[in-house]
Amino acid sequence: MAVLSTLRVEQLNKSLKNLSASYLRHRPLVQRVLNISFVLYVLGTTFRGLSSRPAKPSNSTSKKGKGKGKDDSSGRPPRVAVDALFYQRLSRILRIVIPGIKSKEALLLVMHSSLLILRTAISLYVAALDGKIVASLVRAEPAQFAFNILRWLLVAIPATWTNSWLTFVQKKLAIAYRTRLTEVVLKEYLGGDEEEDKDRKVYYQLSNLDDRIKNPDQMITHDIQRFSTHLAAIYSNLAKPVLDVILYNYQLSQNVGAEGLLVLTILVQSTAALLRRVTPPFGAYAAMSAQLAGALRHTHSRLAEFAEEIAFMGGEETEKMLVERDYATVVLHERKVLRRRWWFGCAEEGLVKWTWGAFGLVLCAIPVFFKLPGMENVDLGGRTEGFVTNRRLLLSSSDAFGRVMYSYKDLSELAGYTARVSLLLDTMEDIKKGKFEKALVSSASIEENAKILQGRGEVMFSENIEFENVPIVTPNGDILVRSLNFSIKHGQHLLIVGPNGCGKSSLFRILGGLWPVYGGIVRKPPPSDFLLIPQRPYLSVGTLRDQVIYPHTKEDMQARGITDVDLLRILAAVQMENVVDREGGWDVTREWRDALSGGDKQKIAWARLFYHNPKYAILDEATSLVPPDMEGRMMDHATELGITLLTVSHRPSLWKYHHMILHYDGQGGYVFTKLDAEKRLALQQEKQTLENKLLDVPKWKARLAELKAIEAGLA
Ligand SMILES: Nc1ncnc2c1ncn2[C@@H]1O[C@H](COP(=O)(O)OP(=O)(O)OP(=O)(O)O)[C@@H](O)[C@H]1O
Repeated sequence: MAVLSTLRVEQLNKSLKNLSASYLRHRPLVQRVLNISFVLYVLGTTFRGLSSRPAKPSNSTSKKGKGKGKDDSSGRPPRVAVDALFYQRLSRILRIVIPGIKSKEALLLVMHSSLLILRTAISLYVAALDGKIVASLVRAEPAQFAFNILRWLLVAIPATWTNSWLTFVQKKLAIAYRTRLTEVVLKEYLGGDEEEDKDRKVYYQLSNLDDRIKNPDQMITHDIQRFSTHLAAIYSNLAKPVLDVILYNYQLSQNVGAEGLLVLTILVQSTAALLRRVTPPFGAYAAMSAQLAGALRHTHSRLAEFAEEIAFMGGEETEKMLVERDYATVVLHERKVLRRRWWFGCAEEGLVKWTWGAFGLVLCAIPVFFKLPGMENVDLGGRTEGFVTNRRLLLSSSDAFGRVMYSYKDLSELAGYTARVSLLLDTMEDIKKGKFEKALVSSASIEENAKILQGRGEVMFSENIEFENVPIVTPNGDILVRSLNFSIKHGQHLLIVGPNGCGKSSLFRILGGLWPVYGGIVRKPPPSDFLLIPQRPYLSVGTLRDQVIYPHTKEDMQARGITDVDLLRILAAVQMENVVDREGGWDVTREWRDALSGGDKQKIAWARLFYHNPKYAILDEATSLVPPDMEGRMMDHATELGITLLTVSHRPSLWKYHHMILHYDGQGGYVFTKLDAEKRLALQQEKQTLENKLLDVPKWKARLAELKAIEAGLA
């Protein structure tokens, strides 16, 4: 029995020896397989880690928002996660910011990549040199030590040069991305150079006809800038660490054996997976931060814009409450993010720096305690050199791996900004196609109204204006007039009257191409043939001349053969020629909104009308602040210039300048007829006289009762 068991042990020993001998024989192959598997594994896990993060329920919006990245009804930011949708959005934006392989951005990326590789190569060299320096110290070789220090100083030159260049190129990339994106967005937002772009008013429709974007100004300035900075950084935060992990670990496996590395990788990856599971949704937080900051800025800009009105009404308390409410929301969110960042930072550092550090030290000790096959016996100096080099490689590698982990956080934030930029691009694209999303009034769901809202009318070009069965519908689906029919010829001035909110200005918005036509046929000249003078005219940033010729430039004006003397004549037509001397000449720049009175602003707007001399003028209470004699003079001058007037005004004094009248009743009905000003005025006067008389009736009745009482007393 004992002999049998001894035989078995011997057999086992023999087969173990054979196995070990065969392993040693094939070890170089095993090492190679392990190294290749490691590279594939790093690339694979990085790719998987970055590409398949499911959205947490708290980050995702309603089904309605799915795929498009819209705000949902609760006002939460668009769905944000590092998922397929993010990559889809990102690849679309990448095509904008890197338009081709020969573009400046592609060149900068190549430069950036080369510098990143150079930096890793330098780090590898420094790791080996560090080991050599310590070894020469341990061996007490002063000449060798001095020589190594010289090499150290020499390598510092390309090392510092590379780092500065990396920062420089990365910042340049961020600016280049931002410029590309801003160009594209502005082209969509304010129109491009092509003729078809000219009549698109995306900037108007974005804020008036659509609810998706509350503050486009913030998106175009702040969010695009943040996106570009993150995108430029993500490349070095991701590509470089991945490359580093591969190169450092390859070098390490040469020094300590691929087997140890395999064990280390398993430990690191399993703990990293654990950390990933508990990572808070930083992308959604970034998107929410941007949205809340935008809302706060919007409240402040409203306060600045309406400062005078608020000051007169003493609305400071209310405004303060609004600002404080928005600020509190921002702070609440930032505090929540800060708390989550705090504990996540602790967990991250504890794991990445300390736990993985301990694993690494054990790995570095392997060649010290065990003789690895194929490795020569080394002295104390050699062992120290190996340990120092391996430790440096390991530190660099764990730092690189840590950065791959951190880059997930960066990537989440990038996903947040990508969602914001995509939302802007998507919404503008929809608007160009005439697709709007706006909360509708309840009456919009009534079957008959819904049918009108789904329809689209035709717009045809004509010198005259004709509306054929055109409904007037507000952007939130309120139907003001079901079917409007009227026509005027060029030269026939039209007066539009009716109660407040009946749709007088809305008609102009359709004429100007700002609102969609939901049905029927609109025949009209192009928007460039119309010029609008509202009650509070717009005054631009620029010189006094710019106010009169807006939106022309001085060069446009000169190209039309118009001089400052002609402009002065135009100003004389509105009795404003003194303003040039008063303000200090044509080239003086002021905040004209504050420098001119309400009436002067209206007169400048009329001067602008005379300068441009369009086919049609839309006058929306445009003379409400000027004296009646001036009003008549301006109307006459416009008629002399051949401008057809489309006027909204409550002043009967203006009737005599118009040929036709469109009278809304405020209940969805209207009358379109010839305007006989004299007859209308006579009727108006008679009506007024009767109304005045009716006011006296109660007094007469009381007197009659008094007289009757006196009479009864006398009897
Ligand atoms: N951007 C918008 N989004 C939603 N509704 C709008 C928008 N602009 C105007 N409206 C609505 O359309 C309706 C008609 O407005 P419109 O400006 O045409 O009135 P109006 O007849 O000119 O009145 P007023 O004499 O008071 O200026 C109003 O109820 C207004 O609230």
